[in-house]
Amino acid sequence: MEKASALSASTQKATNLFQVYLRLRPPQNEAAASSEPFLAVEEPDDDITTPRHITLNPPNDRRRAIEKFAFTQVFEEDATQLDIFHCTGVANLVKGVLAPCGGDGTDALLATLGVTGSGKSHTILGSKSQRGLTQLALDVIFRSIGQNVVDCDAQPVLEHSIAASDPSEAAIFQASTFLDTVYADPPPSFRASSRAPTPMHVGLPGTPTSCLQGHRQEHRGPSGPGLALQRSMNVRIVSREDSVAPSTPPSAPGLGCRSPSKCKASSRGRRGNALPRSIARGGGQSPSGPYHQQVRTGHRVPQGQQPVKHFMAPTASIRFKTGTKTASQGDSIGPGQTPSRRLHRPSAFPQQPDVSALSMSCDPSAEYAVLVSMYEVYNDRIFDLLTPAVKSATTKEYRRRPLLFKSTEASPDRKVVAGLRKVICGTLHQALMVLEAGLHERRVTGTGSNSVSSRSHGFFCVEVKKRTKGGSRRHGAEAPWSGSALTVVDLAGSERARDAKTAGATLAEAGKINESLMYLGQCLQMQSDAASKDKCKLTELLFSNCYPSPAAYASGRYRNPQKAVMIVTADPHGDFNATSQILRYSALAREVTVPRVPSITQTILAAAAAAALQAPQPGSSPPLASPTFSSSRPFSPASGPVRSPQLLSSPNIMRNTSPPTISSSPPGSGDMHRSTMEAAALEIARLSEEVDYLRRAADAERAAREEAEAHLLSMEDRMVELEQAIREDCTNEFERRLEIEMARWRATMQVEMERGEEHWGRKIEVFERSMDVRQQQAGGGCGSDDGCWSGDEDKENVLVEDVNQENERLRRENEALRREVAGMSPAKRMPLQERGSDVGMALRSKQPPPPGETGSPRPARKTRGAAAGAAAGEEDSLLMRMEKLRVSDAQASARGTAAGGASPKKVRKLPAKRWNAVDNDDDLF
Ligand SMILES: Nc1ncnc2c1ncn2[C@@H]1O[C@H](COP(=O)(O)OP(=O)(O)OP(=O)(O)O)[C@@H](O)[C@H]1O
Repeated sequence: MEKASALSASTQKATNLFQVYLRLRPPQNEAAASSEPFLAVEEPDDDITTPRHITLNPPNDRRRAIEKFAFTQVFEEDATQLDIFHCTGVANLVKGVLAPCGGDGTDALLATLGVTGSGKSHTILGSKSQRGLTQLALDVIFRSIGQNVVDCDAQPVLEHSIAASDPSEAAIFQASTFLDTVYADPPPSFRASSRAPTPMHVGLPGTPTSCLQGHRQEHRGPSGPGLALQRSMNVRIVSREDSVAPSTPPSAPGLGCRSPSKCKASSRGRRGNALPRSIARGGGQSPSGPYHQQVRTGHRVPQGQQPVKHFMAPTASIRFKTGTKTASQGDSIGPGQTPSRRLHRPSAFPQQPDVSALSMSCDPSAEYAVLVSMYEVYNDRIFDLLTPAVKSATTKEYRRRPLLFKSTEASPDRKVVAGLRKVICGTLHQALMVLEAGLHERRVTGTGSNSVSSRSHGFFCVEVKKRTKGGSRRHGAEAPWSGSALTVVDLAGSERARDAKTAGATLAEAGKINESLMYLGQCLQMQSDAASKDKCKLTELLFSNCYPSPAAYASGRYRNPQKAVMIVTADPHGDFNATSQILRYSALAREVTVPRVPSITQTILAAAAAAALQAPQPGSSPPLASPTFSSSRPFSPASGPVRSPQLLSSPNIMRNTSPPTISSSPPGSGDMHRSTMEAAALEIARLSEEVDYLRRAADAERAAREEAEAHLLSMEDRMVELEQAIREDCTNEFERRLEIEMARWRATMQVEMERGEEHWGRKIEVFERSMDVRQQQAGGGCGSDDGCWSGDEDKENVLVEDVNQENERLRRENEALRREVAGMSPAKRMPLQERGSDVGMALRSKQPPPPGETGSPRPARKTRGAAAGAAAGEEDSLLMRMEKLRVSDAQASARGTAAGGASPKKVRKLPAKRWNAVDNDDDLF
């Protein structure tokens, strides 16, 4: 193999935002322990004491390139949690956050990255018996702050001042209040112990192993079959799985647990509840091999007995939350049901490793408040882990509202996750309880690669706020809160669909996880390129505040750049392809060495040379020199060197592409046979290398296709979610508008009804009054004075009205008659005049004589001519006709009354007395 050029510290970028450490995990089981690891730690150089380089050897295909990676430090399989804590400088991160020398402090980020099942959660969150870096960091924080921590229980006003100073529009709670809503008190017999974020090894039912014994102790010795065997015996058996209260502590006699309930409920609920799909269905080959299959499926359970349920089987609440996955299993919770959210209070947390000896100093002039918040990035959206899901009005499902990562009014210069729930913790125990509650909400599921695989990127934030003590006394006002935060990130693991045996929603999740990790890898490789950070939510969250924004400079609110530590975890016996991909993303430097592979040509030529040496012939050419291929140059069908797209994609690559130097001599001119053989051999070699090239290209294409398919699936899933959200919004909007319209309609209806009632009220009133009038008319009197008065008045009104109408009618008749009279010829008038002369005379005789005249008509009047006589006659005739009409009208009304067809009004309207009175009225005419 060609000598690899050395990786030196100078190859690291000066501008690295992250210190990148590599931790190798011990083999999971005996089979893994006996296999050849594909990762080898390089011995450290003389001048440094810790290993920094690792070599990636392709396991099967020895013609693949050998890659070498450089990290800040490499931790071997036997490294303990405490080793990692000390050597990765977590204590320094905490110190920066506490800012013992004053000032705002420095934000810190501690993250784990790796293939699924490689030990990220184990490193950062610990196990049932071992604390992770998060718990250790929290311990150091609370120890260092000591008495300077504020007591919000004693001074509730502090809660308001902290809330007022928070720039992220957060909902701030005291720990005691928050924990009371989350945890139920355990029954007296219940003794839940600490959580177990990563699953312990699970053994067979009946194996007499104590929970506590079952935990693998941290070891420093080399790993090997013996260790693996010992580990495989470390089992944790649980009879029931659900750690969600209320539930009685399960009894598991004979299972060997000192406290079965401890085993059950102490585990990290969510992580301890998912089950591989195949296993949940009661079958399927466990990818971890027959050992795990036996364990998980309970094959050794005697027939007729219920197999002991795996403690990672989904709980009711988990099934509900991961509805997509479990829907196919037909046992998801119905939409109407409410998952119980009350957890059992863990009674104890792991105490190891102990960091009591380590304590940072804090700012003695300051008082501190510690705020804990948790969220996850799932399918590129941010969800609060401390805020309960709310029931959707339309789908009746419990859903969380995604939060935004944005600049707020109070934080224009840097982005924050807005609207989180934050809990003020006064003690380490409270902070651990909050952590426990948040982890319970995190999305995990069982895959072929990890039975409790994180399906989201988990963020755990510890904000350390501080302010000068007694500020109010000195300045008359409260000193403002400032501070920094330590963010611990447990990234979801990358996985290959084929290995993880995922499908449907879980595959889509994996696609999204892989995609976000790919972007993260790009950002890690281009650490100084601020522009590349906005590719996805994860990179935004991790990198946005690494670079001070122009707004921060402008406002003068410049903060120290965040310090970041990335711990890459890798399983040397795990998935080669996924691991190499992660190492390429994360390593500080990388070197690729193309191995020399003895080709067919070489083999043939070597054989020919050997034969020539053994049997030299006189006159023949000198024997062929031994071929010295200094490099097996990758073949390109066109020309020039082969460049694998995968290899070229990394800017950190340091490739050995030196051209080959083939120093073999041409075959002897006289030996045609050898020449032909050589030509054939060269052709075979060329073809073989071409095949190699094509195989690599096909591999790359396949990987790209898988990635694209996963991306497509995740997009489809996103679309479905979006569609659902939009439908929900539309329905809500529709319901809101409908409600408004209904309210408007009801108001209008009310008004109309009131109007109608009023109208009918009036009608009834009129009707009643008219009925009263009639009754009074019929009765001819009344009992009371008032009644008589109003009755008389009504009667009078009616009569006046009737008379007016009658007058009107008569006027019209009169007019008609006048017109008739005016239109008559003198010939026609005569008979009428004659006929009515007597009546006319009688009427005229009633009129008073003109002044100065006697009662008898003077003879002079008679002689005034025919015109005057005719006029008088006409008048008489008119009067007669009117009299006739009056009579006929009276007869008609009498007839109408007799027949019952005339209105009672008319009967009443034409009393003879009134008519007679009108008769004498000259004005009527
Ligand atoms: N260094 C270690 N020592 C002992 N056990 C380990 C170690 N690292 C991992 N394990 C065990 O391996 C299993 C898987 O580890 P873990 O859950 O931490 O993986 P992960 O990388 O977080 O996976 P995922 O990304 O799928 O969540 C767990 O049972 C864990 O206890």
